[in-house]
Amino acid sequence: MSFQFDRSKPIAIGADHAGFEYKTAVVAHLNKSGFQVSDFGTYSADSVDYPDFAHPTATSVENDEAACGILICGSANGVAITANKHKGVRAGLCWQKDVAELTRKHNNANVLCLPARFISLQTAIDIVDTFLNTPFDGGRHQERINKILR
Ligand SMILES: O=C(CO)[C@H](O)[C@H](O)[C@H](O)COP(=O)(O)O
Repeated sequence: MSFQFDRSKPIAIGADHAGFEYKTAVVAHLNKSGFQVSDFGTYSADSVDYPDFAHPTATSVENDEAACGILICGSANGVAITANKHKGVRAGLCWQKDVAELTRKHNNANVLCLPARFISLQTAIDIVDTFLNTPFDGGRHQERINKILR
């Protein structure tokens, strides 16, 4: 499978302190894979508030400035709740590759949320690769997505 997003735009990424270590590793992985990355922070392990990093990351996806987004916090719930407040953002919380595949195939998710305190770093990297390279199935799934946008 190949990259499913606009390669001319960066991948936006953000995390709170609980996701900082994994964000650092994911950014390195993306750079090594040849992707542009917009890193919205946080930039240390000092305690911070996840909305302060989830909002700008989701905004860049909402405004079509980023190809897609990746958000990382302890459970991924906080960043997912925040990102899904943004129009046109479909943020999927993924803890294994199969879930990442399905949120792309069925939900056409454009933001991936990773629970750093519940998965290994290698699992997180594998989920990122699956998310970026899985196409949306369309069809009946598009009809359902259309119903989200009341
Ligand atoms: O929002 C969250 C909970 O769903 C994230 O997991 C945060 O990373 C977590 O709340 C941070 O907790 P901490 O005790 O302040 O490190």
